[in-house]
Amino acid sequence: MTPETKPLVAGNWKMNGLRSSLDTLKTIASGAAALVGKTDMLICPPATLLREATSLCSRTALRIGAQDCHSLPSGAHTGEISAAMVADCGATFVIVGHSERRDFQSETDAIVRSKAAAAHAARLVAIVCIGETGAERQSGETLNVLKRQLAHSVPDGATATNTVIAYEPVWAIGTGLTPTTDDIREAHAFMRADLVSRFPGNGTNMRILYGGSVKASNAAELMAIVNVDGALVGGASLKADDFLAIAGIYGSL
Ligand SMILES: O=C(CO)COP(=O)(O)O
Repeated sequence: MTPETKPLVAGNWKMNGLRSSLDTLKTIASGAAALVGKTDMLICPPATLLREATSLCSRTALRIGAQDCHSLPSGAHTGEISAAMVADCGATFVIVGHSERRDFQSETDAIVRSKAAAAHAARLVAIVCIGETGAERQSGETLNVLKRQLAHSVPDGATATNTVIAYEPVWAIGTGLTPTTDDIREAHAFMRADLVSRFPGNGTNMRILYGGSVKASNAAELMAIVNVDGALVGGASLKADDFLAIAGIYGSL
């Protein structure tokens, strides 16, 4: 079984986590051992914890990723972190284009695409986030938004190995709301068809995660949807028990 045909359950800690949170990471890493071969597991802690996290997890099945990277390899960009720096920490994944960055840091599709390309150049797996706002859903624009974001945020060099798509409806993040099963099925089928047509040979196996209010209570229903290849989990990844419960459900299906 190739890595990309297994589900990926990823946790995005966002701007949460001090060194004391490394205990949570240790617990998650211990739990990951039971899911080897069933589901891949990833935690993306804040940049301040990256190096310690990769050291702690080096002999475990838990992978570590960053939450963002700059598009350039180095230079006069105070406060920024390059993809090469992320890789140098021992991390293997990086999230790019999260809706919070698109919103608060005004990141465009072009910026997101260049960050994903930088991640690829540094041999990192890029998790490219896309998703419609509540207003876009209300006006029936969801699939058009996904088409545009896929076309302009995913670089040409994307493969099933170096890229993961994360569909996160903006209005579902941190709200307890999720789209209906039918709406998620429609969105994921649409993204799959788009990826297959643009990336023949890779689009079929490129993982498409669902994110937005994923919890242990809805994980089974979400994972049962065709073309949902895992989850990007925010709030519920901050507690080891909650995250392990979600990963256990994905690993059992
Ligand atoms: O934004 C998210 C993950 O990147 C989802 O966050 P929640 O799981 O807290 O809704």
